Amino acid sequence: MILPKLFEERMKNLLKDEYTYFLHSYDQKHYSGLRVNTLKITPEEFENICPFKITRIPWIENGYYYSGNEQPARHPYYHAGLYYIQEPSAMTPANLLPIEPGDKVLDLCAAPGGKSTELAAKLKGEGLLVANDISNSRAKALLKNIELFGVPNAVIVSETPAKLANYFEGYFDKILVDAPCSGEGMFRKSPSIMKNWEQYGVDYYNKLQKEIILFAAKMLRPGGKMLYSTCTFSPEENEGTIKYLLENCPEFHVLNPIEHKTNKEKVSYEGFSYGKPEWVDGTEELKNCIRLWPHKIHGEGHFITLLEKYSSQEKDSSIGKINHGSLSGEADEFMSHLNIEWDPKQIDIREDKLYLYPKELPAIKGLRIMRPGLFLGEMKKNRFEPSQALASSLKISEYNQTINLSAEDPDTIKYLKCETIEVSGDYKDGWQLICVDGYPLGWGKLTGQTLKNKYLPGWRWM
Ligand SMILES: C[S@@+](CC[C@H](N)C(=O)[O-])C[C@H]1O[C@@H](n2cnc3c(N)ncnc32)[C@H](O)[C@@H]1O
Repeated sequence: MILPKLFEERMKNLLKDEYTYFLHSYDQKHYSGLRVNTLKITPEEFENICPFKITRIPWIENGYYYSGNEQPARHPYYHAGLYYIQEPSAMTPANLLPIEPGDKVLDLCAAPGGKSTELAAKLKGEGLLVANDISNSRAKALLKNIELFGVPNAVIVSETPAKLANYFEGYFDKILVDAPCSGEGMFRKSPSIMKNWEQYGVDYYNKLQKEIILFAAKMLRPGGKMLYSTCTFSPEENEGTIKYLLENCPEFHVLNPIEHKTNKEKVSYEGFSYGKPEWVDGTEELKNCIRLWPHKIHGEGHFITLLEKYSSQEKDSSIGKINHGSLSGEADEFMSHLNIEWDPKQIDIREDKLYLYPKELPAIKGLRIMRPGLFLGEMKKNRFEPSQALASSLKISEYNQTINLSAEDPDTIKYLKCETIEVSGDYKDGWQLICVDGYPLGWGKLTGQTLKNKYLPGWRWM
């Protein structure tokens, strides 16, 4: 692989004797990974039904390598939201941010949602995830992935960090800042990034990172934890940004994320490296940062830092609630088939659309919101149409009219292609939840033997 000359010189200066090993890693293939969605299935259950060959990623409990010849994105289980295709090192930031169910979590640079989907899985449906990306077009991909994963308690926002900080000062328990960066760690996987690196360089991104991390710091509650990550090697964007934060916000300190990890039994951190304070003339505590190098692990380059904000007096973080509506009769009838009890106070109707808000939802009026909670469905010509997002968020046992197909059944692909299906069997007319091997894919409306396909056209199998 031909690398930019300036990049080679910089890395040689930094790595010295190690440089040859580093360079050699560019002659090797990159690793492909997938991460199991533990909101829907356990890793053990997935291993039992997985149709392609996978091997465990040593440091990620629910992460697997698959061979580059496989196409896991072209399997019905992908459309059932059972896994996310993600580069193995990129799984690490969300894995090392210690999330507890019930936490209020912000993913500030979230699109397309690789890390948000894992943060949501760790919340187990309890608490709140605010997933934000400044780019509206990228936030649309984020929305799709959150919905495909079946996340019930996420709010999707597309705002600047500055504006969010005005709303959420001291609010979040945990924050992930997966910062925009020069992407040096991804040259092997996506060589086109080298052009971007040559065009913008390290300083452009470093300026952005310094701005973003200070706004993030403002939104963390005292005692809360924040994880900063990049997929680049440059000291300026990594230890340098953290040094800048520590100088400007002395209430922060750097933690060793591996020491703060619970349930470490199933994982191994062999090949992980630590931060280099000497590269930025920084303090000893930068040694707690984590560096992933492609010549030391089976994954690409990454940088990870876990930070804690010293707790002072606990702040009252209840910053207002939105007013809630109540259900209409038609929607009520549909809901009677659901075996779930929702608090009616969490249900809101806006312009014929029904949402289930997270319990913890703060006042967000005025922000550019892509999704204020779980979109349940909408009234169309006095009829209630359940949403794709609702189907994705359900377990098969949570709706009492289901048609369960197998992954091999040709009707499964026909369904994912939005075609009408003829069914045989004893099913009731009305809304049916269509599943593959017990995992929901979407809705269909049955009249007699004919199933009108209600799979979301934008998600259609191509
Ligand atoms: C490394 S990517 C995030 C990847 C994502 N966390 C994931 O795992 O799928 C960085 C993101 O930061 C966003 N971004 C760029 N400038 C930003 C800014 N000033 N504030 C917030 N986000 C920004 C980009 O749109 C991009 O989606």
